[in-house]
Amino acid sequence: MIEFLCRNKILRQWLLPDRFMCRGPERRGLLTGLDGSGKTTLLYRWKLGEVVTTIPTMGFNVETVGGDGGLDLVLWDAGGSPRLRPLLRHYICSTEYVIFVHDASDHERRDEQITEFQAVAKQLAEAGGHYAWVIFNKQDLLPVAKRRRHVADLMRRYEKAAAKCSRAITVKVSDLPGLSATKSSNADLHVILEHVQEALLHGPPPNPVPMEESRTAEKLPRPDLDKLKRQAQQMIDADTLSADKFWCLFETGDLPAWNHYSHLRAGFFILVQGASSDMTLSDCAEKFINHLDRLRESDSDRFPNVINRTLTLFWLLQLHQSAFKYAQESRLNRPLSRGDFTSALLHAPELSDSGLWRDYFSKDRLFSADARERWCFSDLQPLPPVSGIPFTDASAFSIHEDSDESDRLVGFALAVAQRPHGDEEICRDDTGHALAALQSSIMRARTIDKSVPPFSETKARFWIQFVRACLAGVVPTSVDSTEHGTIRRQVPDTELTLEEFRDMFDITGEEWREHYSRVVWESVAARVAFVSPDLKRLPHALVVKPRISVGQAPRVSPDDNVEKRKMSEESSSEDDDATVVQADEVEMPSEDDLALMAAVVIDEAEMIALEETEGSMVKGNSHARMLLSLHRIFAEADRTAPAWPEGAMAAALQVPCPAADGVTQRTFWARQVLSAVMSSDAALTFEEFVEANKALANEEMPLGYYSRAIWAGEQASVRFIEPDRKPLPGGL
Ligand SMILES: Nc1nc2c(ncn2[C@@H]2O[C@H](COP(=O)(O)OP(=O)(O)OP(=O)(O)O)[C@@H](O)[C@H]2O)c(=O)[nH]1
Ligand SMILES: [Mg+2]
Repeated sequence: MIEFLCRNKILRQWLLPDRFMCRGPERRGLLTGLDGSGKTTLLYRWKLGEVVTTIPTMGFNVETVGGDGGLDLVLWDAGGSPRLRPLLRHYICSTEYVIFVHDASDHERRDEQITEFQAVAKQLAEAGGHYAWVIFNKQDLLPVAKRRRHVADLMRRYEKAAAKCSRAITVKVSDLPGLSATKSSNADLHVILEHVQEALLHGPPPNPVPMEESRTAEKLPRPDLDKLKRQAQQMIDADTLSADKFWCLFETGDLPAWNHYSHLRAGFFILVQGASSDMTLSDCAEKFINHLDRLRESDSDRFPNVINRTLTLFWLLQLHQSAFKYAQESRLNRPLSRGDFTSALLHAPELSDSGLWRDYFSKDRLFSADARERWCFSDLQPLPPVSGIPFTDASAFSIHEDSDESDRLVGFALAVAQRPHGDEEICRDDTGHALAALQSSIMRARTIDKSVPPFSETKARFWIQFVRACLAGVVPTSVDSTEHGTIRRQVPDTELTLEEFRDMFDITGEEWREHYSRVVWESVAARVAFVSPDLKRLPHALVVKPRISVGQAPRVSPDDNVEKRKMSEESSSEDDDATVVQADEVEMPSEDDLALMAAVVIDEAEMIALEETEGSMVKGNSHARMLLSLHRIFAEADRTAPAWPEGAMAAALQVPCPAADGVTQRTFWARQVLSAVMSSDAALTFEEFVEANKALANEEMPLGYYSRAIWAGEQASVRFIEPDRKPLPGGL
């Protein structure tokens, strides 16, 4: 999983921590505890007074709670999953207090929770925080008779653990009987906040010690900037190789000198090259490392250094950030190229200090076996955030801090909808992963720029659904059945850019207004969990049904598709959920079933014929009656007449259909019967005709051609709509 995170550009951006957390005088605290202990549920009980549906938090939620005349508490709710826990320390540096949520019902992880608490308390003390509360949640899941004893036991264990914590922090183990984020009353839950407020009001003022200051012992004095600038200039002056020559010699391992400067230059070039093929930073690092490995194998005297993944990525990150700053401050409106290396270096002369890593990593950390093997986070101060893509056109990046909200969300949804579905695991849970990545990315963006709107599960899901609905008609899809159900795979080479997509479907970003009122759309409840639309149901994603293989899915013009989208919105499916509506499975009847259906049609046709001769025609319509009428029209028409078959077709279109009746339905059945008539012997009786074309007796036949939503939609009744599943038979 961690690999997935590291390879995920959006998530990785978030994973690389930023400095924001070390700023600001806010009295902020951290809600922490293992995954699933109920932090997010608690946060929103405090914020909204309601139990919300949560998903595991991948980044952070942050809310101001507690108001009501008391202190405003800015609470950060950090995801507690194992892979996210190591990141906490980057964010704890300006935290004044921690509320540690222990899941009292999780007996298996009791000790793990206590150990985690100790680690958090230690970090809090190092960061200059003052208070840690421990609260025992989910007590409603404990047997009532054992509750008190169990909680008392937990309290004892925590008090023992707290005794070992630094004296710099006060640990308060709270005895709140029966505490439950889902069941306790608002007033009971509020007591926790009151305790925190009181302690903060009467306790020492906020005085967070930035992490780097708390570890100064490990730091060495830094060279001054002028000296570094001179150093950078000297390196540049000594360099006589053109960009092409340098690259060529780097590739062959024949560089005259392999020193810090050549490392920087090669790294910069790799970033430039990587950007043109949309590589992530870790991809670039991997490429760099592989190449250095090859060089070392061929000439270990010349390239003696053992590979250190963390160090390589650290330098690429520094280069990337410096280049970004250079591009921004020099107002370059173009992607960076190799030729920009020297200017970027002079702009960020600190890069010429080969010991720059000492500001971020302790020696022990950076040269550990772990850090050589895989990426390790810095232990002295957070690394700079990846805040821009200076080597490439920023608009190509789907999540960009400057883009407006709908751009960001539509771009995100498009990426999700178009994601190649090679990996079954991702297929099964693609929206979950993607939402988590989006949430993290937005949280990161918000720590830098508060004007970025917060993550909203409803908005994200709405746009995914909307984009899928748009794409379903124009993008050919193959569908495979696996033990986990149906997997839709988009046929390759159909990727639309955001711009093309917007143009094709005329997306304004305001489409949500048809479905949601602003109050609901912008509500906090809609942020934390999906909220159904209050105005109009969501568009359905029309999915090619499993039986149709790749290439059979008809390409539909954008206009048609917009039409289909409208229709599917109007369809009357009961499904109100935001999840993609799967193709309605239409099982083709067996031969026996078809024979039975045919027999029923034939029987009924005989009855109709009898009624006609007796003049006792019964009112109403039926499938048999429709087939009989259509057969008569086509069978009795003169096939040699110049008007054939248009004249007969015009008459056939007057025949009403029994269930859904409209232009599409009438055309469909007329064309089916016409096609069958034309491929059968003209002399057949209706009975023989039905026997020879039993499929026509199946009233569900249209669903082999049309999605149910389209077939039953309002638009289909007013004009003919081409099928979205497979083409109609020829014949006209
Ligand atoms: N019965 C019961 N369920 C609870 C309680 N608190 C939370 N839950 C449920 O536990 C699950 C996890 O809750 P979250 O609030 O998402 O947990 P979290 O600590 O934020 O988890 P991460 O974000 O993964 O760290 C959800 O299904 C909640 O509804 C509680 O007091 N009692
Ligand atoms: Mg959570």
